[in-house]
Amino acid sequence: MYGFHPMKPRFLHLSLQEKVKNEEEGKEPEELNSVAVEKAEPAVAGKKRKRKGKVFENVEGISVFKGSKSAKSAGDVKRKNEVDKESLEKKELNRQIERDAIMRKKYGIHISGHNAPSPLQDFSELNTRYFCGARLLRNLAELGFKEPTPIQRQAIPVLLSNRECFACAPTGSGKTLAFLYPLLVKLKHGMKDGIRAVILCPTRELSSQTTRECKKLAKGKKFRIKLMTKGLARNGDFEKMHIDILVSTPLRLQFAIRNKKLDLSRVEYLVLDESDKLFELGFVNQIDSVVKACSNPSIVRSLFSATLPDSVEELARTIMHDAVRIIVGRKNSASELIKQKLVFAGSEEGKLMALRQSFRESLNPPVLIFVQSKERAKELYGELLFDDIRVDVIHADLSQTQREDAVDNFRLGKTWVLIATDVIARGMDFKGVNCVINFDFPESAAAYIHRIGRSGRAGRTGEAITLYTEDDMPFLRNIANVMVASGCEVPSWILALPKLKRKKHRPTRESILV
Ligand SMILES: Nc1ncnc2c1ncn2[C@@H]1O[C@H](COP(=O)(O)OP(=O)(O)OP(=O)(O)O)[C@@H](O)[C@H]1O
Repeated sequence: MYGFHPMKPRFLHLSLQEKVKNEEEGKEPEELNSVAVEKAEPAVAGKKRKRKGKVFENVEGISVFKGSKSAKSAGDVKRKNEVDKESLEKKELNRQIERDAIMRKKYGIHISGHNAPSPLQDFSELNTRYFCGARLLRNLAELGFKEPTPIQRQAIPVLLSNRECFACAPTGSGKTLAFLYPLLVKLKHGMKDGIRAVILCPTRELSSQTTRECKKLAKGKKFRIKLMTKGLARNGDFEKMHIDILVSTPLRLQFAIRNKKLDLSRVEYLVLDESDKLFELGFVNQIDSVVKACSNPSIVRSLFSATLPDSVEELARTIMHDAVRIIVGRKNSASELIKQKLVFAGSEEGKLMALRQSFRESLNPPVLIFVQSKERAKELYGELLFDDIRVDVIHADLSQTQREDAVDNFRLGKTWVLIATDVIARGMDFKGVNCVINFDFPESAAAYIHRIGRSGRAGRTGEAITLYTEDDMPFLRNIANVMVASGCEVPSWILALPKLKRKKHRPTRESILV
């Protein structure tokens, strides 16, 4: 599918630093062996020199060799200095590796890939280590970001070192800044050189949110940051337009590449946000077009998501070279800040009753309710509209403006309860969503993780309630496992349910209308 990059013979020409780091990072046994053999060499050389030193000492007393003494000892001193320097460097490197390992452990960062740069201690290191400039640092401070989150600590230095990466970190843990910030540092300032960075997101809402975040981070810098709207994709005169950073959904970008001859050959950074979604069947063809169009050989690609199945990693490896893999916490797990609950509602009718009951007992807005389809979203909206709740709905049948309004009103607190399909399940950053209700059982563990991840963001706690019926029983264990992995209690009988082969769960459900 993708242009295959043959693997570089990575372990043939490694520097000492690389080798030692590889050892630290737990390479394959054969790789370790080769490193160990090479590492042993300086020690052996040291011994030889010692022996040689002894020989010289013995002959020093014999006058016939006196004439050559000063020349030999000068050479010796030089060699000794070199050995000392090398050993000092090695010691310092080992100390640094130790410090990195301690820090990674502290923040739950797991990495693989050779010679990954040290994690950030704090944002000020962006200046001392990467000369990122005062303006961008000031923007961070103005946005209230005091400390980097774990994914930012590791992914920012990786990308600033021009290394490709795939990164998996919990929902709401600051992945957006982790890919936006290095991109802004690297591009330095606006130019009229064509598009230099592309960010792909699976939905329009997320593209729009990412564009906004990017503009906030780049405040005061003269970057041209553009969101690929439908109008722009259809009518944009890209040859005349100056764009540094383009944010788009894959379909719109593919359309512009094909029909408007959009030139992406100068793109230096390509980010695939929610990458596992983008590698799903519906998108993969579009992603392929974009990846091919971004033909700059020195492009740095990065993949970010809260869920990264092995299959996606394998596929991603075919388009990436020498990538660093960063996992924060446990791979494919829900945020530990969310209190999760499973509630048996018996039947479809029972679900509506359970929902009304829970709203009567306590409604703590903002609340997000996820359903399986746009038809069901409309139905549930019809039901709740006449209850005394400020409710709204968002799904793919609404116009762009209606979708934007629904998101804005929810953000502003005008809407208390937003009913949604999975169109806003990924990436959307609503501040302080108190509760996510899965009115319809999610179609997969990944869908569950992303849906409930609209709550419990940026260090805040949240709650998630998942309603289930008899129809959902076979899929219960899958979700229960995610809950257990993130520290929630689940009745043991659920965990003892038979294991199902992974497949999507979209049962035909009875109408919500009563
Ligand atoms: N260093 C930081 N300190 C405090 N807050 C931060 C920091 N970085 C990001 N945030 C805030 O955390 C929230 C979540 O960030 P973001 O949307 O990037 O999460 P995410 O990891 O991409 O989540 P998702 O997987 O759902 O897409 C945002 O409101 C963002 O402004």
